[in-house]
Amino acid sequence: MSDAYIALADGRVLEARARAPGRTRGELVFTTAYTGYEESLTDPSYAEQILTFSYPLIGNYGVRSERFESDSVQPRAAIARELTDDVAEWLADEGVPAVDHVDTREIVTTVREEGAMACGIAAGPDATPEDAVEEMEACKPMSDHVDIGAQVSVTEPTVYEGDGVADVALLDCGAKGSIISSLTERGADVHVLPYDATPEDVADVDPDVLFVSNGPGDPENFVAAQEVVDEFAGELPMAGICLGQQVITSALGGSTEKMAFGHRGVNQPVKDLRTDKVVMTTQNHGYTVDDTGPLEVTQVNVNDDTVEGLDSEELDVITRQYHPEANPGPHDSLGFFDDVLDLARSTPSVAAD
Ligand SMILES: NC(=O)CC[C@H](N)C(=O)O
Repeated sequence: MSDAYIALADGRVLEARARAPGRTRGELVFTTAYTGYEESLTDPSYAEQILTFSYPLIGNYGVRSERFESDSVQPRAAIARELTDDVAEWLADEGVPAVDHVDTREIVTTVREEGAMACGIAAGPDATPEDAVEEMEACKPMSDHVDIGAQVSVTEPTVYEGDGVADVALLDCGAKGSIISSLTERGADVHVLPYDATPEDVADVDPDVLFVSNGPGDPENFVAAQEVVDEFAGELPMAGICLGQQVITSALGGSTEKMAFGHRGVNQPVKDLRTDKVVMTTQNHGYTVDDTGPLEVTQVNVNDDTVEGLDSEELDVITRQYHPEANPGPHDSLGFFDDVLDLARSTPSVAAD
């Protein structure tokens, strides 16, 4: 007999096995990543989502906190064909429901055909299908989570020291730890600021570059971050990853749109239009830039032609839709962080102007 239920917005309820008990709801998405479950499950970009792993066995090399991208599990629940005891126990300890023994091929096919959708989960000895449906019906669309940044951002400025090579002001919209360490490893001092920092807070840091991080939810809801970008456009070099690309583009006069089911995985091919080279990238996003405003498209997704990289020599902006920090995933695009440091070093800082 089943002790877990997954309710989908299309009316179906799937039976599963409870691996970590609880009831919850979220936007149902899938990742095709076959490795990196520790990083994915701690990536703040997954807040308010239920993460399905298409790879059938998750947890086969244990759980090590040094691989974590933040200090808690971020998706609201996890679904896999088979979760090992290590992962199940970790998720149970964190209070995050997890289920397995379900046909994840069916879930992936459904999300591909019908799009990311509301989902409810009920798992544990007393769980009923009705509980899962009740959760699913209470699930809000992602864009209704207007203050999602508050769930994932630092509340106080925090400095991570490198070697004083450059000062980076990083707007923490839900930053992955490896984005910060990719900058400190290259010598930058990273001043992590809350997602709702003001232009004055940024000016106080006197940065060489403004960096807008990855993060969960709808980029149009990151209003304060867009105001900061708008304020410093043309004065301060800027860089962004994923949500950061979306926020910077919107603030500069472009726009974003929601994709049907997004890109989540570690083998998304990206072509650089200047060199014609293709690299494999890690991705985790459900929105995309549709109008690039004043920014030039430098990289595109080989599968669907969506915008992967934007530059502006005039405004000193470089952004990426994918995750060059590669945790998890291929290291092909780590050079992005060298480019960010070059940008920081090439231009006088705001206060020096
Ligand atoms: N990883 C991210 O930064 C995700 C950005 C945004 N929340 C999206 O889904 O598109």
